[in-house]
Amino acid sequence: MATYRVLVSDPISEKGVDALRTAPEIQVDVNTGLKPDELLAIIGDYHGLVVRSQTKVTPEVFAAAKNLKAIGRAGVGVDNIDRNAATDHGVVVMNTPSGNTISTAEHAFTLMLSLARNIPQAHATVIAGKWDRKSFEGVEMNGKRLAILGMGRIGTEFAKRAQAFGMHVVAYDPFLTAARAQGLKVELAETADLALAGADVVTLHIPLTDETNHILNKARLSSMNKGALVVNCARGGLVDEAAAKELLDSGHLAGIALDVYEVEPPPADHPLFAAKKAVFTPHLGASTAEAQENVGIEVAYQLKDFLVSGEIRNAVNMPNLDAKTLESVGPYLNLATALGKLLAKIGPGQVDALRVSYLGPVSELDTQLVTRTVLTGYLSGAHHEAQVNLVNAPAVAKALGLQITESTVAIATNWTELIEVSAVKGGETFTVAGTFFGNAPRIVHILGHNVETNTSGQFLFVENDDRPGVVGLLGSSLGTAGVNIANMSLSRNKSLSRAVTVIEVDSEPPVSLLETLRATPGILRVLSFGL
Ligand SMILES: NC(=O)c1ccc[n+]([C@@H]2O[C@H](COP(=O)([O-])OP(=O)(O)OC[C@H]3O[C@@H](n4cnc5c(N)ncnc54)[C@H](O)[C@@H]3O)[C@@H](O)[C@H]2O)c1
Ligand SMILES: O=C(O)CC[C@@H](O)C(=O)O
Repeated sequence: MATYRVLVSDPISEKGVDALRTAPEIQVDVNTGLKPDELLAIIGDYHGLVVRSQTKVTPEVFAAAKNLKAIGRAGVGVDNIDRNAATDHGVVVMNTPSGNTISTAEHAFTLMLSLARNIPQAHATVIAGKWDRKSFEGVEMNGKRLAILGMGRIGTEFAKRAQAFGMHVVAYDPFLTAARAQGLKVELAETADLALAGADVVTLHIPLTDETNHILNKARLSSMNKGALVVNCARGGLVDEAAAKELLDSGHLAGIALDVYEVEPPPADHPLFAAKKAVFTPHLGASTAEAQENVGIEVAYQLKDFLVSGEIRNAVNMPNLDAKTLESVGPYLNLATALGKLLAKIGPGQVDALRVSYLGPVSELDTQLVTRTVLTGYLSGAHHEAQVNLVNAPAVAKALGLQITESTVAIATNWTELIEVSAVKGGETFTVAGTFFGNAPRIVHILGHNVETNTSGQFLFVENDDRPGVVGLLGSSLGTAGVNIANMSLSRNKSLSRAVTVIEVDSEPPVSLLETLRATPGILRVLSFGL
């Protein structure tokens, strides 16, 4: 019986679809070429969505996608998916970053060589019955200065091929270190401007963002050598097409090769199509049998593993949680959820900040993920309207103005290890903490009291003046109401003359009992909640 429905809305390899179909928990529908309103009409039925670049996953789609948990992008660029909307709606977005690297590097390299040797133009004349050996004199790539913007996966592969062709490679990438540049035998440019000045060829391998939009603008293109060639197999919008046209017309640029366009598909009368020395392909970088099989299979397994077992690989809007990490942090995540929920139940409302401290061996884990889990527990425990999950918890907290801080201490003094969660409000701190007894997670501290209780179940929390008779009253009242006590933890704070009782009960106490207890002199606070 399928539990999750997955829509494949762009063509992916048959092997990818088959990989999804092998999971009995998943029902797959392949429905490609949907118009935006057709997608809106059906997306509410699906828990998973698989796309390439054609499907535009807009905020409207997310608003209609009430059951959507994850989107798998069979490819690298996720610019067809509104990431902010995905995060706000708690939807994990995963891509398949490496499956099409080689194919795309090879395509970009092919574009460069075709451009240098006028391959498409020469081909057209031969098949038109002409034998023109004069019009198509090319240029060698050997010895030319090549600027690569973006030395990630594809840029690096391009560089290796260019070196084999005897090109001098200058690379700019904000994350390229001098040591790595040296290892790759490329000249490291400190800025894009420095990489481009005096270059004979430029190739782009960067994502399209607000910052990189029109990164190849008129000034940078003009700083290249006269006769320079431009290759873009990354994303349209990186090249200012109007500026490129101007510089091609003036003769400063010799040629341009594009696989991607500011608008896709580009209009038939695109101004650059008139350029004499140019090569255009319709976004074919990843279109090889190998790349499509790689990304199709990868995306299928990633989506399946997420839906069925909660593993998160290659997510672009949250930390990853692979099977190994899931195994090591799993028990801590349960404790973290309980602590977050508990603090939301017993702490004050409208707090300014949440502090999570990890003491002992737990401090060596991927605490980022555990903190997200605490926050998710806290926000869901506080009954926020938004459906809070690991993906959107930080965004929900930010919108609420709730500050999150995290600290780690290698050695815990009173416990082997401890997770402490504190809510801070107006300078006052409200803390709960938990640890493990063997493999069992336990809550060991509540608002200044040392207790010992379970992390899940139904609880009655009572704060009272420290005087005789209260425990007896609680026991007899619960007994009379037919509520069985599973566990009871008492803690007194002598200096405050206060006591706290945490009772784990087998069923929810009736409201009338809670009201009676609240009206009892000496009983200061009574809360009933589930964790
Ligand atoms: N044409 C196609 O079919 C096709 C196929 C695959 C990928 N792509 C596109 O190629 C691009 C690169 O893919 P990748 O797998 O190499 O990604 P990647 O993440 O491995 O590399 C991108 C690199 O760009 C760098 N970068 C970011 N901003 C920069 C800036 N302002 N200047 C210089 N460098 C900057 C990053 O630091 C990173 O190293 C992406 O936009 C992707 O969508 C296109
Ligand atoms: O799906 C495609 O063919 C395009 C993929 C490519 O643009 C990517 O970013 O991975």
